Amino acid sequence: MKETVLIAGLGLIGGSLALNMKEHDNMRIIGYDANKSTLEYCKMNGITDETYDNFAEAVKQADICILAAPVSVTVGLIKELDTIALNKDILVTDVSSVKGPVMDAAKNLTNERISFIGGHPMAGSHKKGIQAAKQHLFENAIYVLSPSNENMEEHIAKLKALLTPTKCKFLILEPEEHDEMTGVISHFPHLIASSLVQQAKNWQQKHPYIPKLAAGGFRDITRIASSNPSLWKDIFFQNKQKMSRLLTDWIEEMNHLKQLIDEGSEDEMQEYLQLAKNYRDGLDSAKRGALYTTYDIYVDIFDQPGALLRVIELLAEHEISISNIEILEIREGITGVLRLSFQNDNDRQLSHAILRKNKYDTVIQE
Ligand SMILES: NC(=O)c1ccc[n+]([C@@H]2O[C@H](COP(=O)([O-])OP(=O)(O)OC[C@H]3O[C@@H](n4cnc5c(N)ncnc54)[C@H](O)[C@@H]3O)[C@@H](O)[C@H]2O)c1
Ligand SMILES: O=C(O)C(=O)C[C@]1(C(=O)O)C=C[C@@H](O)C=C1
Repeated sequence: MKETVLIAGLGLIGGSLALNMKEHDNMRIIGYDANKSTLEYCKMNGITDETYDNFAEAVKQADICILAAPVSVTVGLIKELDTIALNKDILVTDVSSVKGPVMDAAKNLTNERISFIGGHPMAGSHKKGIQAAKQHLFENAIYVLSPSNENMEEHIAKLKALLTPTKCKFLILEPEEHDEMTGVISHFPHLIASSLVQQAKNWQQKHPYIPKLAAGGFRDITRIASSNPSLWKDIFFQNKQKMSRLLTDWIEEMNHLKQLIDEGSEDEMQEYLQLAKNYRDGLDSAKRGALYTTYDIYVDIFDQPGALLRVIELLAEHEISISNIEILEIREGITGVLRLSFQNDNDRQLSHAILRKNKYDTVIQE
């Protein structure tokens, strides 16, 4: 019999998950969203089999429910869930960037028909809404799971099987450690990106040419300042304590840097920059670690129409499949660097040889 999966909140993340759910043959996908045009879009594009504008009605149909609305809305939906008369068991998960308040709400659930496992895919974008949804969004990304109590192995296995089409890598974390880590590596950087943009905007009053000088560096570090303000305001306040602590750390760190500058401590500054560089350069291999086994090559390309396509075509001609492509740096009219990932070393070595033969500068990096 077909199982029914409900996705509540069909934006960037919910929509991307819905596209993955379609890979299951035996799954009916239903959607709930507060935005009528989103529901219409899902219907028109066959993303969901059925849509609902009433959460309770939709939940009653579902065997599995993925809550993918903004964090505070998800907390509200978990509370509402407990008031709904269910006539079958339901496995509920979420995708929220903050886990503490979600798991607190889940622990207060009284309906024994509900099993809750918190979830958070560590992949996304600064874009929002169903139109930004992408099936491949989660490929190779870490997907954090936080079971709401012990002895949930069977439910965890079911959830992992459901998410198999995303090609993500699972990691079980406690909510507290999750929120501290994502605070450091995701939430706080979003705040800093916005503050850098505000700083540039303030200085623009004195120097109107500032935006014209914004080159690769400023654009790289501030891309995420283009994220959805209401979603991120919500994340910051749902993770308020960690954010406040990180702000205190950051202010201290900036005071230290100010002191180095004011006192002309060039050696110390160089060491500071070197240590940061070492850590940053090691991030990709640390990320791969035991969870990731990808085989990468780096290819220099020129920024001209069709440059990326030519590389892909060359490898496709030899039936080599690329598991991931990332444009690491590119400036208009100048060379850029592509990182191509493969499933195995054989494909990587072959690609390296083919591209070299075709006069591409490529480097293999472990
Ligand atoms: N954006 C990212 O990079 C990212 C990555 C991982 C996880 N997340 C988490 O995923 C969740 C959704 O984020 P997103 O980026 O998909 O946002 P989004 O704005 O693209 O989508 C949110 C969706 O929720 C719907 N919604 C809002 N209020 C609702 C309500 N009261 N009832 C029903 N639906 C409602 C909106 O209409 C929209 O379709 C958030 O909890 C966020 O923390 C986001
Ligand atoms: O790539 C981006 O734009 C993101 O912001 C993705 C990102 C992040 O890396 O901070 C954002 C929020 C999440 O909960 C997980 C991932």
